[in-house]
Amino acid sequence: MVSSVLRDARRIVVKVGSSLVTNEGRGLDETAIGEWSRQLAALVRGDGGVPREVVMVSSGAIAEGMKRLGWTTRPNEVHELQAAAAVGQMGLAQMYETKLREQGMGSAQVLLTHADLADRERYLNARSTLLTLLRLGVVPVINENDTVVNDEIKFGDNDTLGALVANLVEADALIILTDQKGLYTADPRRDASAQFVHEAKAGDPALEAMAGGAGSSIGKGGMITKILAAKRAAGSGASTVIAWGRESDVLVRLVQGEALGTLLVAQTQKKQARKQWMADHLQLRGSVVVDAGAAAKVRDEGKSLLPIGMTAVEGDFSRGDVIAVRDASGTEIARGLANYAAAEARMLCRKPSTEFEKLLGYVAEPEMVHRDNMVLAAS
Ligand SMILES: Nc1ncnc2c1ncn2[C@@H]1O[C@H](COP(=O)(O)OP(=O)(O)O)[C@@H](O)[C@H]1O
Ligand SMILES: N[C@@H](CCC(=O)OP(=O)(O)O)C(=O)O
Repeated sequence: MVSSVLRDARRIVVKVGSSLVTNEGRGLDETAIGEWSRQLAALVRGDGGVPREVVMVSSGAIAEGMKRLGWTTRPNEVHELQAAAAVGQMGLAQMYETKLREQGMGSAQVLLTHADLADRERYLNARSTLLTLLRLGVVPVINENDTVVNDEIKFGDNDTLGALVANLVEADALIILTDQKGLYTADPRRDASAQFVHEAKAGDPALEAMAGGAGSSIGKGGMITKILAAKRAAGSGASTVIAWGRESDVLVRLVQGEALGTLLVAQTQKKQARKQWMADHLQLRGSVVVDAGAAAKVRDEGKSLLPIGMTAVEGDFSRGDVIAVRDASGTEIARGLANYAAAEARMLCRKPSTEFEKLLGYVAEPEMVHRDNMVLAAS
């Protein structure tokens, strides 16, 4: 069976869980990480098809740290878990760096918390960094920044982080690699009669009833966090596949369109989803008024808004806040995320990007609102 969802995906987030990465806690699985790295490189190069952009979200820091510290049982104390994560993350990053470099690929370590992505300025910063890395052909390898969080480390759930990253970079697909072939109607470790689920709608409440908690002592989230991650990823239009991480050539075969694992299909188109997200979640903090030339570029050509076309700034907003873009008559033509705070934007009105550094002392982006972060008003 061939599925077009993964075959057509250009930007993909791949998430691997602790039990796979560390061979159920025995230590970093060099062979497995080497295998995924080989496949990631093939995807980025576009071997036998089109080049893809890939982001890796990898767990395993705590499990590896415990091994390095000689701990055989998982500590209950949060700060000990955090210490283990800090120790293990060194090995994790080093292993991905080595294996990706062997494939001729650059890699980058990115540590994030859920709170980083809830804060709009940090959200924009993380997004710009990741998109820049992708443009450079480097594979970002992401994990939770366990040192600075409490709640998340107790639950140890990188499935949610994978979905948040898929939302952040507007991925077309999220691939969750785990120690099962995919989703069954019940936990196959506990119920021998469980049936395999090939495809379903992401967000279907019936799936939540099928999914249980983690199967091993190493994995923490279990299937329920994967189902909820698929629902969250679908919010920005990304479909999810849950597949077995040790299946040979799993990533390569998935992007060739082979129906491996469980496909949870997003019900909303990416563009529609983004529009919805802007409409639902974001409060308008201010606006910029633009001249006729800029209004035409934004409204008719779908271009980003450059400060040179701005004539006035209204309200008091910060970088990452949602602002309206208005034409000279005050009509809203679009809304989107501001790259500069109101005070800075006032200084940038009518100025070319070559002058930003002189005026502000730094340059965030050449655009005031990037078209990827903008939704046009219905005309
Ligand atoms: N309906 C289900 N289908 C498949 N696996 C399930 C289901 N319910 C619970 N599980 C359990 O979830 C486990 C995978 O989650 P987890 O151990 O957290 O892995 P990871 O470290 O990959 O995130 C499986 O090994 C399995 O025992
Ligand atoms: N961020 C931590 C915990 C993440 C975690 O356990 O997630 P997962 O194994 O994907 O359910 C780590 O790297 O160990």
